Amino acid sequence: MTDQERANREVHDTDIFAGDLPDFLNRWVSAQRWFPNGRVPPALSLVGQWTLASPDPDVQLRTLLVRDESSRGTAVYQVPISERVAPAPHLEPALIGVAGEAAGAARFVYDGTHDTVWVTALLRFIVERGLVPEQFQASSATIARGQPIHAAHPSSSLASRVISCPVRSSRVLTGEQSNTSIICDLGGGDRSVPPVICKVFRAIHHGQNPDVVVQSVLAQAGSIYIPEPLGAVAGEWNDPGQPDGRASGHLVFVQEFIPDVADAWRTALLAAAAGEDFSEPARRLGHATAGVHADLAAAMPTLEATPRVMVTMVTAMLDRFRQAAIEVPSLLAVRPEVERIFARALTVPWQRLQRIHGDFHLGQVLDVPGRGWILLDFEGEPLRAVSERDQPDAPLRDVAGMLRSFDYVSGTVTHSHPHLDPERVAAWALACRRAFLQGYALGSKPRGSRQSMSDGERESGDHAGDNAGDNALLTALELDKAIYETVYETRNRPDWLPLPLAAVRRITSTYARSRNDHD
Ligand SMILES: Nc1ncnc2c1ncn2[C@@H]1O[C@H](COP(=O)(O)OP(=O)(O)O)[C@@H](O)[C@H]1O
Ligand SMILES: O=P(O)(O)O[C@H]1O[C@H](CO)[C@@H](O[C@H]2O[C@H](CO)[C@@H](O)[C@H](O)[C@H]2O)[C@H](O)[C@H]1O
Repeated sequence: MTDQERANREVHDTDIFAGDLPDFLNRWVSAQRWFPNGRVPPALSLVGQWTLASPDPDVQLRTLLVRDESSRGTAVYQVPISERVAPAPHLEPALIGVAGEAAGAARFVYDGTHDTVWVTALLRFIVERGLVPEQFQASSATIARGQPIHAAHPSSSLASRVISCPVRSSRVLTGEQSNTSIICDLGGGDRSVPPVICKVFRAIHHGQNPDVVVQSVLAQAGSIYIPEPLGAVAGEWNDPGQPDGRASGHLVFVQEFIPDVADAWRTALLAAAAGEDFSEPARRLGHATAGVHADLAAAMPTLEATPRVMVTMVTAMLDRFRQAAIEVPSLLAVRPEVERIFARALTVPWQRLQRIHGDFHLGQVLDVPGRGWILLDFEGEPLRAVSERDQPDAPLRDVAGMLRSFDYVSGTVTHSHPHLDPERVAAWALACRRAFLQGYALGSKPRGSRQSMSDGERESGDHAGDNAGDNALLTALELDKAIYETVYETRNRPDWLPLPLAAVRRITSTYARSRNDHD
């Protein structure tokens, strides 16, 4: 019998989750940041579960898949559990509840993401291609598969190097909302094995996770612009909402964790406040963005931007604007200009559509000393339907996202440092914008004629970025992103709403002025 088979059998024999789920689980879930219906106590039902082989006979490891029957939503949530026969004082803050006390066989149930034993077993499951087959009861017809991701050179890939490495320590990152991320230090201080970050998806969905798919493709293309992926867990579970009653999707993603580097949102804020020029990193970032786009266009399906495709995309932008105006009524004041700017995008040629980052901003990129820019989190915009996120899109959407982010830096710094001259801060952002566009244009040249940044930096003038800067599609995409941001801020950070609203007004009034000049 394999370790995995033994784990499955033991969990089945002593299943404290076999009947109704215990109340303490409902209470605990309702208090978690990733659970949306915070105030209403959920009525969780078990959809399924997958087990991990535990190295310790007194610890059982499983992950519950639960659905909240009290809400109309159909979301399924993952709850990794570490179940112990004795209390573990070091896990006290992660205690979910105690079961079976009355029967004299107490089980201490902990949040598995906080237990290094669960994390160790998870990594092993992935690198050893673990498989949890359908088992123990019909209602838990859940399948989980460990899938190592191999980069261009499988023998040196992270999954191969991690295979014999112990987990020295693990800790859960705080501050996130939708996933739980665990950082693990591996090996005996061996520097060839970096720490890894395990992203446990809390709300799981039918369909492949864009972050896993895109980063796997980039790793296989040998991209230097992403953390090295280690692997994923893919699953299948019962879902009455699907035509065949089954859903499948990613449950966990693990990749190299790059320690001690602040994301570019923080470094850019500091630079802008100090009046330090940021155009050199911005130019390199544009170049890196173009490199990622080139790899994605070569490795994943692309779509010609026919008039029909263009109209569909512009119609979607108009729909988003109309929806946004319901939540942010002040947008209605600029409706005619918004409609014209979107319509004007149809008058220029577009590049082929392709896979892109999808939610590109300074908080998603790290400038790593000695390595350069690294892009994170290819999951796409959180407010966008998951089914839309894996469709080919305009690569300029990522460019627009980053340009909006430079503007956010300027707006934030102006607001938080009232003594600074707003025009100087705006000039800082404009320099970033120009440099980013130059780097992007330089990196987008066809292979062969594409220059390295050092060549490019010496040679490139403003012209490289100006084409993109004038592009009617880029303006439309910046406006589309600013409109998205008005909704995002209204829902999440209402104090920030003036920032994207000001951008919407600026983009529309600049357009209106330029029309008047031409008339
Ligand atoms: N591979 C990585 N290396 C270094 N930092 C990372 C890595 N992946 C994510 N981060 C950082 O960890 C934090 C959490 O990331 P993530 O799990 O993607 O959650 P979220 O979707 O909430 O941003 C972010 O601040 C991000 O910058
Ligand atoms: O949570 P995600 O990182 O996936 O992205 C969402 O949240 C972002 C805010 O953290 C939001 O980005 C907006 O604010 C940023 C500054 O905090 C700014 O750099 C971006 O330009 C601005 O869009 C992002 O839009 C949203 O999807």
